[in-house]
Amino acid sequence: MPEADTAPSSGAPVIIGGAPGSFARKVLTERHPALIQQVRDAIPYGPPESQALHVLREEIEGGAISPLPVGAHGYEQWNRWGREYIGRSWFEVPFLWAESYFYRRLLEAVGYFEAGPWQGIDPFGPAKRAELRSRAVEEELAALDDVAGLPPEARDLAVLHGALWGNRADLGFRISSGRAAGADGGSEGDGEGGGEGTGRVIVDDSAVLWEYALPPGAVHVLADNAGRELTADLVLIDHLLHTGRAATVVLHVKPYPYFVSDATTADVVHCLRRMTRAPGHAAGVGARLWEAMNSGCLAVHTHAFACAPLPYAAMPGDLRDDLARATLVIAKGDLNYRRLVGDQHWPGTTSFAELTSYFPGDGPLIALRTLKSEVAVGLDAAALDALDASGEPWRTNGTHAVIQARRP
Ligand SMILES: O=P(O)(O)OC[C@H]1O[C@](O)(CO)[C@@H](O)[C@@H]1O
Repeated sequence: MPEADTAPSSGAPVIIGGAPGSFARKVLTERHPALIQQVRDAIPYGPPESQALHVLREEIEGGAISPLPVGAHGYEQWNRWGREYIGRSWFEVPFLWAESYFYRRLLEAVGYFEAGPWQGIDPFGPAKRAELRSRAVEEELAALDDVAGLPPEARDLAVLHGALWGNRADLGFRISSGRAAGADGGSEGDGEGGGEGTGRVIVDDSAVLWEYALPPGAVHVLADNAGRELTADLVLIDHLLHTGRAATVVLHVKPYPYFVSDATTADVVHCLRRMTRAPGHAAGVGARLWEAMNSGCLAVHTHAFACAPLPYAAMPGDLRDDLARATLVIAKGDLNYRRLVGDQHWPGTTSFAELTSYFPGDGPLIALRTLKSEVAVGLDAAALDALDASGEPWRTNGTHAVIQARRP
């Protein structure tokens, strides 16, 4: 089945980038310019790349959306996806499309796809690597010594919550929440697996995960961020393999840099090297994962659709077939969540299971996500009222999380 060209969007209004006072507008007007600056500060690009970044910044701050240059990587596909949006203002198009296209344009500006000196150089690489060297990662790896000694149920909980709250370690999120990316370490500790401040799980379907994570499982993980989050995800993957819950794991990563810190194959390698060189138990976990990659028990998959500005409902047939082989799918992070349910203003009580009923496979689909954008579904009415009454920006400030399941 070929992928759909545009987002199927029935049911609720699509989130538009520029709605005055909205979270989305803040991302477009504050986070994206700050990201361009971060990239310029991190890498000494030459005049063509610096000038292209300058032009992109001017465009996103008030200009009309330009097409990719003719012949650019994915030119035809992006033109198709953007045929209703190119030429318009960044503030009047769907937020998911605008963010996604911004990252594609940023890679264009820095010559990522073009034959030449900057080809394949990840503009977010310095920030990702700084995070891997951070005190926070060092402490989280050291904490594996204690996790190893826990009784089985507590160990299950620790690795699951590590992966869940690891999602808060997203370098884009840190830019807008005013925290330095990576270098400071930044872990104040919340007893929930490494995040800033305290966090609260507002939907907890983790029992579904443990119910269906059974031998000989074929688990697929849709990865999110590199560095700290990926380290925690790899610990969870090792745990599933090592305890026999999974015979194989497929880790789906991005084929190229995307959404600041999203994991690519290179990031998996950096993470595994970091783990194998750590003291204590972490090195053993890293070595097991390394061996699992060698033996094929842990495989890394990439698909172009991972960087498409579309919901998973529009996924192409080959990806659908791949995911249909899973006995359990774990989707990490905020962006994957938006793409799973559709980036729309759903009432918070809309059923997660119904919105994701199209997702392939006979096993459960489990979203592990800290909330960093406006979409939230599957909440009970009383909980939703209480959250709204709290006056907190609970949908976007990263202090709330869900472990949300669609049962088979
Ligand atoms: O890394 P994650 O968890 O997918 O979060 C990415 C999120 O960050 C944002 O770019 C800004 O919060 C969201 O729009 C996006 O969904």
